[in-house]
Amino acid sequence: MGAALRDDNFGADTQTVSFDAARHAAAALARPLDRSEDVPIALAAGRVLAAAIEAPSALPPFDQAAMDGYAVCLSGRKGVPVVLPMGGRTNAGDAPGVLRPGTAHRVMTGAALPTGADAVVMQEHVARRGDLLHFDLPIEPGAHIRRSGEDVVRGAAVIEPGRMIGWADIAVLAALGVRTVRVACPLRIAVVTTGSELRDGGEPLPAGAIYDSNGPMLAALLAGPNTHIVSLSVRDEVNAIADALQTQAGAVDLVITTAGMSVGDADHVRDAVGRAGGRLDIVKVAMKPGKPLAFGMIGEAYFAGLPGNPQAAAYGALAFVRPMTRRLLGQAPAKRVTARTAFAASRKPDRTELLPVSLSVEHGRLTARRSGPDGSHRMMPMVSADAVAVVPGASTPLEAGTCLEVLPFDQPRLGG
Ligand SMILES: Nc1nc2c(c(=O)[nH]1)N[C@H]1C(S)=C(S)[C@@H](COP(=O)(O)OP(=O)(O)OC[C@H]3O[C@@H](n4cnc5c(N)ncnc54)[C@H](O)[C@@H]3O)O[C@H]1N2
Ligand code: MOO
Repeated sequence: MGAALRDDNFGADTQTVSFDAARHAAAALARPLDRSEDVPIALAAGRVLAAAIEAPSALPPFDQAAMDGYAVCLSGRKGVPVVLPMGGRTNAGDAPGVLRPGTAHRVMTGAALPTGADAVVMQEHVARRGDLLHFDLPIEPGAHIRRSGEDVVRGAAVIEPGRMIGWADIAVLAALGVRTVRVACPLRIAVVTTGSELRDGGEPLPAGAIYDSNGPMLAALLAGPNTHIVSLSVRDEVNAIADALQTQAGAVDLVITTAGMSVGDADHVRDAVGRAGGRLDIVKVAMKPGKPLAFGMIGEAYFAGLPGNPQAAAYGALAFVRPMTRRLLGQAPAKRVTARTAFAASRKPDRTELLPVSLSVEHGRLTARRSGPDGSHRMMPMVSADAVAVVPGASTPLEAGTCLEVLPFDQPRLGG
């Protein structure tokens, strides 16, 4: 008889690495792809900037009136109430006028400040009597003037490479007259589900077969402006899987498989990676769910082999594949999100547990509540969750009120 069988198969073994070590290894494996393209700014939202943008001009581009009112010249005098005649006008869009000494110059918000003016008075503080303007308040030098360059200095780096472009970035780019930006090319990803039991929706289901849910799930989890995803499904046959891996590895940047990772008779993905000429850097991770998880390279393509159970596949994608895709695109790692647990849980010293949680703000703090019963084959706990909580291994149970890292299902921007 060999070694005693363990029901969870999580005993110490030299191939198994810790969750944290596997995360580091996945991030270290991925190198930025450095493939970029120019896109019009209208299509740039959500793309990752590939080259720094230096401001071609200042913002505001010239000194401007910040209010509808009157530009005046105090020239060192105390800004006491005064009476001045009207002397000219500059509307927004006009070339700057000239303030004639001893007059007030009508200006509209956004108008170029007339030459010689050093303050703008809101029209609410001016009474117009005939041709004369009565200024009823002390006037502050520099009041209501937007200075050229106070928002953006010409030549300044306004957006750093690696940043995901958002609507605010597009506003600045548009204001600067920038029409196109250089962004990282979308990652080409192949999602290959393996399993002779799998059928696509709409196909008849013979006894024992199931519909493929991992394929559509991962395609949706990874979908976005920075990815082009192809999906295919392969039966549990080692050469068929190896062929698919080899073909896809020649065509995409990242090949992801699901299932066929464990110890069953029909689990062929690791062998297939070898037959496709690939290598695996990590073959098992001390985590639940998702222990039978591997990653490495097949030719020039990165490879991630996720387990078949839907929660194991999803959390493997959140914990390992998403950080890899960020790095391949040249992004910084996502900011760590933490939440206070509103639940207690048992745990084991030698593995990290990933638990689906719903997030809410309670008493001013992000709080994680357990979602659904145990079982990585279940999908409904993910439907009612917003994130997965990372529960580190320990010999003591997890207490309610513990602060834990959570991996949000939808990535918040948070500066990344
Ligand atoms: N004797 C052992 N059995 C198992 C172990 C173990 O350590 N010893 N580990 C268990 C764990 S944990 C997991 S996770 C699974 C992982 O197995 P595989 O990656 O080999 O996946 P399969 O066995 O092929 O499938 C598992 C499960 O998932 C369903 N599945 C697969 N693909 C899809 C898909 N595209 N859409 C929906 N559902 C899918 C599949 O039908 C199975 O029910 O192994 C345990 N067993
Ligand atoms: O732990 Mo497996 O990874 O349940 O699904």
